[in-house]
Amino acid sequence: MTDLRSASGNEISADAPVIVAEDLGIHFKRNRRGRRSFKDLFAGRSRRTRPGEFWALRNVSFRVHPGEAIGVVGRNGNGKSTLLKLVAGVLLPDEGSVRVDAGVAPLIEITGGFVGDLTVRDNVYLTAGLHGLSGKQIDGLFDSIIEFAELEDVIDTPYKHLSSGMKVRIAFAVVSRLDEPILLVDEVLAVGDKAFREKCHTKIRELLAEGKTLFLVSHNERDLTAFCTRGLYLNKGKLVADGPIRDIIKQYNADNA
Ligand SMILES: Nc1ncnc2c1ncn2[C@@H]1O[C@H](COP(=O)(O)OP(=O)(O)OP(=O)(O)O)[C@@H](O)[C@H]1O
Repeated sequence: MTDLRSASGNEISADAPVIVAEDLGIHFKRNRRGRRSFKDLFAGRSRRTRPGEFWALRNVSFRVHPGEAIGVVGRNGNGKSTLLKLVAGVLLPDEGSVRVDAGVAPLIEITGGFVGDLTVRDNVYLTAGLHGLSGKQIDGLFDSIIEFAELEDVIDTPYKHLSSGMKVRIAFAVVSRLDEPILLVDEVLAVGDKAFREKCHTKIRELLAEGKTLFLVSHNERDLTAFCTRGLYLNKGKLVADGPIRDIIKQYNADNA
């Protein structure tokens, strides 16, 4: 639990934050093929040179300590997945910074990290290998991963031929066994069937009991209150509230009643 190391290799105390986001900002360009309105011709230079650009997140700052379980809430398109991708290092910020002082196991997109043309078996080895597990370690975990996912019959099937629920099963089974200190889960659990969701919930509880840090994006209040103690509320790319999860959900519901 205290065996955390910063990027420079120094040991950091259990009390030091594992994630520090400072003034984080990222902008995207809507695909408008550069079309400009007549009004834009009279707007400022930056508006004319960057048609369709918008900030998906801006001025977002927070710190996360080891073992915290954080629920990220907000309406569709308000920046939740983007925030997780920045923490995972899949996206880089245009402004500010995010420092992550521990390994991250991301379950942020159903197909994220998995290669469609490779078989289930090869994807297990690829994903676990990219997270630093040796071939021998993966050999030792392989059966339990397949058993958890209940995908014994499709081990040699290309990943792209699985149903979306099956894709989530294998992704969760692998990612939850990576033993990384930080787990990022983005809505994907909603895709699994009821029995599998319950299995995932039990696994997430186990990981939290081991002291892992959790970031959960969900529109499901029950999941948010079951796992998370703290909430981040994103509204139009701004972090409008950061506090106990029940207060955050109350505020979010009041704003969107
Ligand atoms: N790669 C990208 N290029 C352009 N725009 C993007 C990209 N990724 C996300 N966006 C846009 O950024 C905004 C935030 O998207 P994001 O996926 O973070 O929202 P979200 O809060 O997770 O939504 P949801 O609840 O629907 O999953 C949206 O307007 C989305 O269309």
